[in-house]
Amino acid sequence: MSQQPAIEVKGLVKRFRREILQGDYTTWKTLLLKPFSRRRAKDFITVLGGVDLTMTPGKTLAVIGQNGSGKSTLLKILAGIYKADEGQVIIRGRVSSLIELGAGFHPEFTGRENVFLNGAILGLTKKEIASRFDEIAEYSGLGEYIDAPVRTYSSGMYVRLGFSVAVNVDPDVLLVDEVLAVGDEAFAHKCEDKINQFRRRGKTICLVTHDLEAVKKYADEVIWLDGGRVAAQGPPLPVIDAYRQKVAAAEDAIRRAQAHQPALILDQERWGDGDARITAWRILDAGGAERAVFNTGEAFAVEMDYEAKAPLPDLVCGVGIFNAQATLCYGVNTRIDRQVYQNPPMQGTLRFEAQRLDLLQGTYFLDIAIHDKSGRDIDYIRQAASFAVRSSVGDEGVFRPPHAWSLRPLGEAR
Ligand SMILES: Nc1ncnc2c1ncn2[C@@H]1O[C@H](COP(=O)(O)OP(=O)(O)OP(=O)(O)O)[C@@H](O)[C@H]1O
Repeated sequence: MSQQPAIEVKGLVKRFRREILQGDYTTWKTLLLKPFSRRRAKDFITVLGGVDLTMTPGKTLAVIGQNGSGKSTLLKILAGIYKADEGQVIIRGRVSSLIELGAGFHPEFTGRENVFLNGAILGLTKKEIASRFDEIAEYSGLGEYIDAPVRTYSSGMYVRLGFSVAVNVDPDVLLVDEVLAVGDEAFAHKCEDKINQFRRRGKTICLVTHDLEAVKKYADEVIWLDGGRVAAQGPPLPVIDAYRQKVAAAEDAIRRAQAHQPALILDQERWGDGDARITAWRILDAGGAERAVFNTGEAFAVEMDYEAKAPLPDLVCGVGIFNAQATLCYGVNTRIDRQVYQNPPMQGTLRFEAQRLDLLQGTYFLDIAIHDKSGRDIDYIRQAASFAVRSSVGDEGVFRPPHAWSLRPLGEAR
C-alpha cells in the first residue's frame, strides 16, 4: 500500500478583512454610519483562492511566489495559526513550525518556563519536554539566560530559543518560513545544518522562501503561488524557470512604462550641434519586440530614428552601456567598426545589433549618439534608456565570456 500524504490540502480559501480606509470613509456621515452598516463582500480580500496540495512524507516542498501571493498565510494555516474559511487540511503527524519564532512566548516567564509552555503547545508531555530540555537549552546557546524572563532577551536570543524548541521536539513535519534569512550568519548555518539533518532523517519539510538558490538546493518539489492560486507545481527547475519568466515579464512591463522618452531627457543629459536629432529610440529583442529585461546571453538590438536639418556629408553612430556604478561596460561606434555612412538619408533608422548580450545580472544604462567622422557630436543622449539583465547563474563581475572547464592528467596533451 502506498504511503499516505503527510499533508493534504483541498480547496483552501482564506479571506482577510481589508484594513485600509476605502473611498467611502471620506465623509463624516459615512464614518458615523459605518459602524451600523453591514460588512459587504468587498470588505474582504481573498488571499488564498482555492489551493490544493499534497505533501509526500520525507520530501521537501518549497512554496515560492511574489510578495503578497499568500505563501505565509498558507504556512500559517498548516501550522494551525490561522483558520481557513473554506476547504480541508489533513495533517498526519506532529507539526512544528519555524514561523514567527518565539511568537508564543510569554514575556514574564523565563526561557526555561517558556520551553515547557511551548513544548506543551506543540503536543509534548511534561516528561517528554523534561527529557529534551538540556538539548534545547544547549542548542539555543543562551547559557544562564535560560533562567531570565524572556522580556529581557534581545531579538536574536528570542529567535534562537524559538528555533531550538521548534527543531528539538522531534516533529514529523517541519514548516519553515524564511528563517534562513533571520539572525546572524552563524545562526543561518545552524538552521541549514538542522534542515539538512531533518531531510536525512526522512522528515517532511515545507519551506517558504524568496531564495531560489536555497529552493534548488533543498526542494524535491516546488509550488508557485500567484495571487493566492497555484500557478505551477512540479520539480524545482521548470517551476522556478516559469516563475522567473513571469517576474521578468512583469518587471519588463514596468521598466518599459518608465523608459526615458525624448521629451523627458534633461538638457544636461543631451548635447550636440543639432545638425540632426535622434527623434526616437528603442531596445529590441531577437524577435523585434521592445524589451527592458534580458537574460544573459540573449540577442539585443538598439534602434535610433534620426532627422537631419540639412544634408550630412557623413554619419557615425555609437552606443555605450554603463552599469549602475557608472562604469562603461561596453562602448562602440560605427567608425571603430570601420563603417561611416556617406551622404545618409535626411531621415533614417540606425540599428546596433549584438548577437549575444553577455553582461551579468544588474541594471544598465544606455548612451546613444550620432557624430560626424571627425568626432564632432551631432546629438549625444546620456542614459537614453535603462535595461536589466537577469541571470540564473551565480557568476560574478560584469560580463560572462562563453567558456568551458576541463581537467586532464598532468602532462597529457589537450
Ligand atoms: N492578518 C492579516 N490581516 C489582513 N491581511 C493580511 C493578514 N495577513 C496577511 N494579509 C494579506 O494577505 C496577503 C498575503 O500575505 P502573505 O503574508 O501570505 O503573502 P506572502 O506571499 O507570504 O508575502 P511575502 O513574500 O511578502 O512574505 C497580503 O496582501 C497581506 O497584506
